[in-house]
Amino acid sequence: MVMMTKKVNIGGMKVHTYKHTEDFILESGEVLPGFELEYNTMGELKEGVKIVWVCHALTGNADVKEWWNGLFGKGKLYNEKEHFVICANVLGSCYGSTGPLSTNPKTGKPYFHDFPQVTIKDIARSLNLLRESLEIGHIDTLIGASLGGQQALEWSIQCPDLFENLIVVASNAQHSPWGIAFNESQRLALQADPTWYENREDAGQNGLRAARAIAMLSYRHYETYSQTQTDKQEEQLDNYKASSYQRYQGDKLVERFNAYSYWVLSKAMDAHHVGRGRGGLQKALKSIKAKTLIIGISSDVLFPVNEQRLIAEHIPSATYHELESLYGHDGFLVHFEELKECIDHFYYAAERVQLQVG
Ligand SMILES: CC(=O)SCCNC(=O)CCNC(=O)[C@H](O)C(C)(C)COP(=O)(O)OP(=O)(O)OC[C@H]1O[C@@H](n2cnc3c(N)ncnc32)[C@H](O)[C@@H]1OP(=O)(O)O
Ligand SMILES: N[C@@H](CCO)C(=O)O
Repeated sequence: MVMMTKKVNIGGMKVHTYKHTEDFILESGEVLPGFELEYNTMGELKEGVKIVWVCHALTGNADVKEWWNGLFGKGKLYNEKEHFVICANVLGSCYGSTGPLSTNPKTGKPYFHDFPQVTIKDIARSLNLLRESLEIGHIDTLIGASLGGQQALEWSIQCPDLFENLIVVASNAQHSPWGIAFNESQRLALQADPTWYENREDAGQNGLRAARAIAMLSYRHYETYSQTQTDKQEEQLDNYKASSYQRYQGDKLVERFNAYSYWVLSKAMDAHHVGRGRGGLQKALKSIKAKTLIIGISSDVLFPVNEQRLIAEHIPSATYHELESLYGHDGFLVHFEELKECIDHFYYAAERVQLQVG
């Protein structure tokens, strides 16, 4: 087993790097001459602990204790006493794994715009290579939301015998025309920034700012804005709260992300279709063997609940839970108590079935 620990981060997760030194042939036919995945772990990989693998969302990262702190950490649903938790920064992203700002071995310079298209299938295959390198033969729970849920679904189809439980939150089996339209609008914002075409690390920052502002409309809801961004003064003619909120959220993403990775991962999201090359979506979902919990968020306009119901309908051993929320898609980042409750219930029900069968 090769587990190279580089450091322990502020939240206490260990940070490691997996190096894949062979050519990695992508779904597009293009070849990545090797890649690295930076991944974080919590707990010890030892006998008796349950392995929980987390797949992160679009601009997320491997530090689950940071963005899912209500579910992961000391005394939480997933804790270091009972679990070994692992999450890898995805291929194409900008938090340590190989992405557009990594050096292209062919040129000795960053890939920038030459970074090849990666798909969710490629990302899942790269995660599986990391898994093999760690000699992990069985995973108790695979969990992901949004783009993370897309990876989790895809991986459970690629490796149906690997996972005991699968938990997919606010995601889909095929990215919708609506979702693609949102992503394309955001990419148009990147392209409208003249610096986007320059090969430099900070290219497209203004475009990225606008892209995030557009994205926020799909991550929140009319009600979220009404409740938090309504101005008090009737005579106001400009400088609305909602405007400054949009700008602030754009600035915040620019500080922690880059336009190239945003482009690459939004394209990966668009191309997500578990049925591709497998005789269709229903057939693909049917092949999932894990006990599955699908969670939808009632106000999610980006991954609406009908998409969640569709997934649950076609996975043989799936249950569906709908989380009541006015928050919208990003509800998966705030409703920890409700998430914990329905996940707990899911495990409890699965155990009871096991006992009855046994
Ligand atoms: C799964 C993933 O991978 S997620 C992607 C990675 N994301 C992250 O790492 C961060 C995760 N966190 C988040 O996305 C969000 O903070 C959430 C969804 C968890 C919670 O959001 P909320 O706290 O409800 O509010 P939201 O983030 O929308 O806005 C709060 C921020 O906007 C600021 N703000 C609110 N209203 C305004 C306004 N009118 N004008 C300017 N700023 C404003 C607040 O001061 C606050 O600033 P801060 O973030 O610097 O503290
Ligand atoms: N807030 C999430 C939304 C997409 O799931 C992110 O930035 O990744």
